[in-house]
Amino acid sequence: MTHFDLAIIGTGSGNSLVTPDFDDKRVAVIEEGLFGGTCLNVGCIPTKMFVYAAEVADTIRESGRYGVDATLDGVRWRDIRDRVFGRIDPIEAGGREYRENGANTTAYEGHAEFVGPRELRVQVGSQVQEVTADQIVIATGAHSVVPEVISESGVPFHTSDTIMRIDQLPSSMVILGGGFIASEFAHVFSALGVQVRIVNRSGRLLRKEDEQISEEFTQLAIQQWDVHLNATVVGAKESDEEVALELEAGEVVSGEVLLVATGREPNTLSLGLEKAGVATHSDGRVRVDEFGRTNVEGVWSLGDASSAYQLKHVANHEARIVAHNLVHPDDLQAFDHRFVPSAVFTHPQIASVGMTEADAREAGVDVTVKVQKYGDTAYGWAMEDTTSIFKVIADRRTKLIVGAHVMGSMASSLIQPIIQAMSFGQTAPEVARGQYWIHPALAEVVENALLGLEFD
Ligand SMILES: Cc1cc2nc3c(=O)[nH]c(=O)nc-3n(C[C@H](O)[C@H](O)[C@H](O)COP(=O)(O)OP(=O)(O)OC[C@H]3O[C@@H](n4cnc5c(N)ncnc54)[C@H](O)[C@@H]3O)c2cc1C
Ligand SMILES: NC(=O)c1ccc[n+]([C@@H]2O[C@H](COP(=O)([O-])OP(=O)(O)OC[C@H]3O[C@@H](n4cnc5c(N)ncnc54)[C@H](O)[C@@H]3O)[C@@H](O)[C@H]2O)c1
Repeated sequence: MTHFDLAIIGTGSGNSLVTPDFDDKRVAVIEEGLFGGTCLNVGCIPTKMFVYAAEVADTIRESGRYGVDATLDGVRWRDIRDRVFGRIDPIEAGGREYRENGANTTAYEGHAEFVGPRELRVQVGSQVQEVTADQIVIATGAHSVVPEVISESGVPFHTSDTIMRIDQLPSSMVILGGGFIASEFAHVFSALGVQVRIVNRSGRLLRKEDEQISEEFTQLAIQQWDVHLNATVVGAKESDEEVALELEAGEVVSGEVLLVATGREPNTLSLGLEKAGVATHSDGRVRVDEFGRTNVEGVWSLGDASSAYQLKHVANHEARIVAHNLVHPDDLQAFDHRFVPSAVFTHPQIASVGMTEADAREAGVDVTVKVQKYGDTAYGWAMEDTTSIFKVIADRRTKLIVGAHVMGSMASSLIQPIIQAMSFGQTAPEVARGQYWIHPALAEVVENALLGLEFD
């Protein structure tokens, strides 16, 4: 049994808890998979590197509308893939080595589970190591959920963990799901020349977004991909080197490859939480208070394992707060989940922060809304844009912005002044007229959206 000041389970955002405050302390870092976790290895970073390549391909295809004739001669999938992982894999290896050789860290490369409140059992290869610690942080992330109709059918399938490493592009791909992961990979693979067929259980893609955004995005998706909505899968078969999904309505949707993107669940089931007495929500997330504390003294949690938001910037924020709280028990800081933004790097890009219009109305906000078309600004003319919108929602009474929802080029960057305004309590007129907006930059879309809000 080895005792530590701190034991961290999971090296995603958990890895950043080893701050200089622990320089003269002993820290156990436990990881059963890849060092750096989901975002680095199989999440945000590789996906966006693929998205960038997809956007280059789309730019070439669409260049004719600007009078520039170009043709896409081909897509070298293995080169695209190897550019991505040629950068990422060495970072993973470096992170592992750094923890293995750290002056104050001991790396355990195996699966951890609790055997008592601050006591862990780590299976490293065939050996079991016992670890105790004054404080333990559960930063175990989440994993893809695969519906039984697929997992029990025996058909081959990919999840986001494996699809980016395939050796060759398939001619066609069926994507099950209509959320973040489905929408991003539909964009990547279709831009690279794969015929994409989406099978989605609900009637709209990205249905948690503002209704207008979700509706308009779904319409654009139908123009780009073969989209099956309100589709329940009742069976799956493999035939003629294709995977075929049988839908309740009798239709069959087939493709060379199946990608399952039906949500992610926290990695808490095989953690022995019951042995430590750590409480969870009904969806499996560890229960934490606003400081990241579980109900068991000295046990903390952060990121996808416990958060209501499965987003890297949230996991990182929570890690910064927990890192502080671990060493400042008398000066605890609280998580700030007031204005959590997100972006979906699909085509067109989507970004959002705050309440949807429906949420705001339901919450009794005296709503004023402006939907600014990119196409009605100078940069939008340059882009020949006809579909992109920047929707901003404010409270007529306080003039504070309560939400923004964007669909179009650079949405994830354009939305940032709104996140800033909401975070610092600036009113819409202050943001619109209290600063210069560079002319004729795309940011004028934001300025015009704010100026279009009507206040009494
Ligand atoms: C395809 C994809 C794309 C994404 N894109 C974005 C994006 O663009 N922007 C964004 O904000 N978010 C994105 N996300 C979400 C983001 O990746 C996660 O929210 C974030 O990585 C969660 O970080 P974490 O530290 O909580 O968990 P993770 O990074 O998942 O780390 C948890 C670690 O714990 C390890 N572990 C689990 N259980 C145990 C155990 N019992 N013992 C030992 N080790 C264990 C795991 O192996 C893992 O390495 C994406 C996710 C996916 C899947
Ligand atoms: N750009 C980003 O920030 C980014 C990118 C990818 C993933 N993520 C994070 O990862 C999370 C997981 O992504 P995701 O796309 O897997 O989940 P999601 O929650 O975004 O979407 C899940 C989709 O699967 C469908 N679904 C669920 N169960 C189903 C079933 N049994 N049969 C058919 N369809 C089913 C849902 O209707 C929904 O369309 C996201 O919610 C997000 O927080 C973030």
